[in-house]
Amino acid sequence: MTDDTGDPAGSDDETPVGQGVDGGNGGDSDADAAPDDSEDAPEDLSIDRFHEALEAEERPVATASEVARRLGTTQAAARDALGALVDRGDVDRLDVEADPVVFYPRDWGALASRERVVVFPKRREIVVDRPTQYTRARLSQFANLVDTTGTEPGTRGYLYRIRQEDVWAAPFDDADALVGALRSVLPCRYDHLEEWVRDQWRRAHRFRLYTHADGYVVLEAASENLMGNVADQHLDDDHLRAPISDTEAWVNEDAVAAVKRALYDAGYPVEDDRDLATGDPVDVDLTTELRDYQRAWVDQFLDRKSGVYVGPPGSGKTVAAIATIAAVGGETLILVPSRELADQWREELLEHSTVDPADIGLYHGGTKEVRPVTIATYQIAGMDRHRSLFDSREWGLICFDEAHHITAPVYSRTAELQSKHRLGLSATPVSETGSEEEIYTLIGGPIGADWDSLFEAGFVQEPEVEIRYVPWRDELAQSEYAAADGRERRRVAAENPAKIEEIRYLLAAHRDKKALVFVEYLDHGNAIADALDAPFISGETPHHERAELFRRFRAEEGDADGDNTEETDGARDDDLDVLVVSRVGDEGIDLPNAELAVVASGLGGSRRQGSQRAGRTMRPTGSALVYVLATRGSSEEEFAQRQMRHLGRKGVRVRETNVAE
Ligand SMILES: Nc1ncnc2c1ncn2[C@@H]1O[C@H](COP(=O)(O)OP(=O)(O)OP(=O)(O)O)[C@@H](O)[C@H]1O
Repeated sequence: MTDDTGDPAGSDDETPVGQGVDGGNGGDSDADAAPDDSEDAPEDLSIDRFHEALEAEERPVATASEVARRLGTTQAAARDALGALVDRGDVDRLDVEADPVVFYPRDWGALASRERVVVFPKRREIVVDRPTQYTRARLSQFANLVDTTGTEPGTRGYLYRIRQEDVWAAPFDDADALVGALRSVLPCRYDHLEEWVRDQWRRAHRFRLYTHADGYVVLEAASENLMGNVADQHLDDDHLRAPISDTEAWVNEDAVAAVKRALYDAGYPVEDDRDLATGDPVDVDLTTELRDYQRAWVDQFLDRKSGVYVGPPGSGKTVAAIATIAAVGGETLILVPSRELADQWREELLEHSTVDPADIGLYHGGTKEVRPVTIATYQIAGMDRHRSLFDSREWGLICFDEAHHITAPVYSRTAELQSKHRLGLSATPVSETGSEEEIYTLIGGPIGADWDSLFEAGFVQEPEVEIRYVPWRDELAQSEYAAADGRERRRVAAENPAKIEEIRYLLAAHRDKKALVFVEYLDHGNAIADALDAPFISGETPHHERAELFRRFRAEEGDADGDNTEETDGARDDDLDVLVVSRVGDEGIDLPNAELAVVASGLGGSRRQGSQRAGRTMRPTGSALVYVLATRGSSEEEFAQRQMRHLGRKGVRVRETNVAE
């Protein structure tokens, strides 16, 4: 059995192999390459010295006289030395029409125009500079994007890692097709890596659940040995009722989820080929045309009968889910984290399908309707009193919106719902609570996790995220921070009064944009709302008031016909351009016209929140900007960086700026 817990950091004795040359940027010789008197024999010119000379010139190319000046030698000697480097293959020369020949390191030539793929086979890591869209789409099928470096689009390096679960979930028909895809992006063949990939692939196809002609569930192992040594070791009488043959066993209907989880943990994800209930029929047809990638998601789901659509906010998961409801054609239970989202789901269902409004039921604190398509909150669904929700109808599909929000009681119900089609939606595959395995074993594997290609296809605007480090307003505030500790300390940093000035500045700089200002603390929210003369939505704001404020924020400016730019002083509609929002506004509220988000406090939160907040503005309309304010010299700096690194891994561009004192 291949153990796969290897921490890549451990194996750094490995040298990269690839088609690019590592740009040696020296660093150990003279710090500055200004002319000096050292009588370096020019023929000793090393590629590192040449790099230093270029750096000193602040240009990517240099003439022989410039190099000579930097090295303190004659032009002829420099030319000879450069000639030697050209002969060695380190440097290229370009004859520019009007005289001087320029020189540049050879690997830069490749770097400037082509992607460069460097593979660390033992760590199973792949670093790609300037990847093409093809490479990114390919890699996203079997590797995990761990990090992106560089802040400008042209200089981005992408770090991918192939984890076992990536291979398990790779969307290919067989191992040859997967290895073919791997070879199509790597510069050469890596036998060990391919072997490991094949081994992982095999593991994911060793156990299968299927429905016997007589209706019961069977676990089938690829060999007697696996049944005897793996299944029997990890499963017990609660899981399996009786053996059927050396490679097959009769599974306890209630234990389907537990069997999948136990074997997943043992490193053998189970293929689920059972016939699933389609439930009582419901009449829903899609009225919106799907985009290609949405159709691919739905097809993949229908093929697997379960799975999680993973895409950035605004990428059309809800619409793809409605298409899935229509395709499965059975009564559907939709679970969502909040009442606002329940209302929003209802509207989207009506907008994108032919569903009869009378067939949609809402089930939450306010109303308790169970209809052919029922939308309930996780909170209610998790309560014992409302257990009947799950079996009061023959559901064919259970849809988990914001799947990372599923609560423990709902998880345990989900384990009982293994006979239904199960669809999750998530903008955040990374879970801090370690529930990734749960999501994938109880609901299903990820479908469509490639964010970059969505950004590039233009369906989701790539936000520019900027962390702005704000200084303390005065020494008093700073010493208050130094004297406080724990939570109080965090609060003092969060409420740094200088942030209010910064928010004013940012809003003024983007006067034409609809803006959301996020805060963590009520006092802070009130202070900012007062200063900006904007409404503040917190947990204390009644539902109807919230809905009204969101409506006004969504309203288009000056709704009348056309571009009447005339000032009508005071006669403007009641639409809002700025909303201050506490944590309640954090979750999937549909504010598609938010073009600017300022995260004023709340940097102690989870990575999830970081991406949700950026997600708020990742909508297909307008240009989206996210500013995160962090008090300089406080723990917020680190939090901000950590959250944004998470976004960086998702391919989102992050910039950092110091606000002047
Ligand atoms: N195929 C499509 N054609 C036209 N519009 C679409 C399509 N798919 C989605 N949209 C629109 O794009 C917007 C975002 O879609 P949707 O709400 O499905 O995204 P989402 O991924 O569920 O977002 P969130 O994660 O915030 O819930 C909506 O206004 C929706 O109407």
